[in-house]
Amino acid sequence: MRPLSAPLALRQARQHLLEFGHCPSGLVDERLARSWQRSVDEGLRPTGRLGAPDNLEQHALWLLRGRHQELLAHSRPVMEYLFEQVRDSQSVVVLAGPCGTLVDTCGDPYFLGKAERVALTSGASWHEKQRGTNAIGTALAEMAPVEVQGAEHFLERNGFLTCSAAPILSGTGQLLGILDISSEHSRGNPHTLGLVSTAAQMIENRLLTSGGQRHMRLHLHAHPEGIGTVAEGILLLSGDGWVVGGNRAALALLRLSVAQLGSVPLEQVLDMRLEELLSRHHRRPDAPQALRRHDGAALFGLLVPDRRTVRPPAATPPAAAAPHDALARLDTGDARWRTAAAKARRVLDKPIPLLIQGESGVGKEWFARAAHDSGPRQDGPFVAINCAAMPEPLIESELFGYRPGAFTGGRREGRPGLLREAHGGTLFLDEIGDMPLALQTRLLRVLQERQVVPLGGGQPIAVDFALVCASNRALREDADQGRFRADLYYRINGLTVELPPLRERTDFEELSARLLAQIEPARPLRLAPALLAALAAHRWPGNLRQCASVLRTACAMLDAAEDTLEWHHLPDDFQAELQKASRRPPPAQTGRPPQNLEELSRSAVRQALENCRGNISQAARMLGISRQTLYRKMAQDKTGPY
Ligand SMILES: Nc1ncnc2c1ncn2[C@@H]1O[C@H](COP(=O)(O)OP(=O)(O)OP(=O)(O)O)[C@@H](O)[C@H]1O
Repeated sequence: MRPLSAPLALRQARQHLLEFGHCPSGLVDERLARSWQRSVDEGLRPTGRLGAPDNLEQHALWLLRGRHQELLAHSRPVMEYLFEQVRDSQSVVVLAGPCGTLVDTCGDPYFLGKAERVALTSGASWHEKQRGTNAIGTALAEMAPVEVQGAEHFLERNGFLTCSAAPILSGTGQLLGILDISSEHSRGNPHTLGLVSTAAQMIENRLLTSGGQRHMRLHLHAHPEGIGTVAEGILLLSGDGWVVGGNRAALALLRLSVAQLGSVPLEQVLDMRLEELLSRHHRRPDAPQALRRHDGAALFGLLVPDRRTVRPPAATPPAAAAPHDALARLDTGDARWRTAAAKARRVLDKPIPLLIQGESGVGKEWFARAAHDSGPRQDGPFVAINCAAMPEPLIESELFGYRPGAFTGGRREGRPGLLREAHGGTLFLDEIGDMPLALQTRLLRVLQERQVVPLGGGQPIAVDFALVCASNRALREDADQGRFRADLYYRINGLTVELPPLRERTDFEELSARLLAQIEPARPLRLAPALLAALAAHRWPGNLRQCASVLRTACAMLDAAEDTLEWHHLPDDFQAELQKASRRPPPAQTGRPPQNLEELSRSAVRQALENCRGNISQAARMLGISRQTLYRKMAQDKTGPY
């Protein structure tokens, strides 16, 4: 936190704060004063003991890391690079999620041990509410790079640290995480804050240019040589020429604010329309173009169009041979699922809306996304809206957008709305059955007329998107009983596909193997046959979502040397659920011949599995029964030796 607070001023300010409850002005940096004030207002005491350790449990941390997977993947190489720069200074490089909880650390093992004693370890929260003034929590509160040195930390126990942290923002200004370097106070270096800020920028740029980003990009700099460096501006443009995102450098170069993103067409910031930019790009794709800002300032820009924009209009249609598309990659062999995918494939290049029905957690959203990635609009945006999760007053403005000043509390510049953001791609309306009736009427009009009128009026704007809806309710019944507009039901139901619940799928073995590979891509894992059988026979009320979550927890329980998931790796409550579901008879005793038909059958199953080394399909063939029947039999005998 600059300017550096003199020790005496610091002591005086802190004493005053603790005695009178507020920080005197002029003694310390304003950000520090604000942060100390917040810490006091939270009821924290500088010398007080922290409450019980509040680190996330392993499962919750696992889930959190899963949610921030993309950020983690792009941050890790940068963190390792950063650590190389500070290797000799007893430091740890830390990544926190947007709530201040640490999700990754990289550092000097000796200092890591020391840092762990003050909870600089994955799963711990460094939000100011928990730990008072500290670089991570304060950068989060101030949304700006921050350095906190020694005694500037609110809690005295953290006074041996000097920490520098910078926020990592998305292309639309959302906080994605905080990058931090923490060192022993005595080893602090005046350049660390600059280093962390640059590294945070590198991560932001990686995220903007990674494969997940579907917009056109305009890379900008005041000099052509600056394009491609960490200092370049990156602007995201929608297919119809609106500025929809950008890094901080781009916003600064073009004098735009985050609030303007999504509501400014390109020609309002540069002296050129998108069409001209594109045609120049086609002539010289790799050469930066000379541009002018509206005030006349010179800039250079290199356009990176999405494939959709550069593809010639009459592109050759995808081969009709055996599908190798995104839907095929999700296919693990269940016949009903495969039929649903095959049907969906037939309408992907036609203006026929797809309605996906199925219980909660069967994978409707994944199916929808894969359908989008398998169709001709795969390079356009996939905009998913959960109609049940969005507060009713927000749905309308979020969907349809609004004009500047359309309502109090809206953004001054207005907003294009999600329907327009889906232009050129796919609009996925999840839980459409929960959309309020009044909005159903407006949506129906958009679907009929293929144009949107933003709130507050103005010219209708043409939109073109593929429509995919999903619901776990019987929509037909809702329509019959007036809970859902019948005309909207017929409009969205061009083709209905029903995804089977997990308990009715016949591909549990392959599906669970796929889930394990997704959870631990670098580590070949398997389920012990008895456990596999029990899981395959389970009813799975939460379907694939529940199964993925159980396996994720079980994987977290594995030791590094283990590669097989067993009963004891399962969460306790789920073990109890399984036990209850399958009240199994006592296992057959070994060493004596089978005494009755049931024991005979059990012993045949064990023998077949042993002979086939646990391969379910082979064993089922050998026994002449279906795999489902074999799973059921195995589940009844899950303590068996296989
Ligand atoms: N084909 C698949 N392969 C592997 N995992 C999958 C697949 N489909 C879904 N999943 C897993 O199941 C979870 C739930 O999927 P998804 O969100 O698509 O379900 P849903 O049916 O849309 O749920 P809801 O009705 O509650 O919105 C995913 O997060 C993922 O872990």
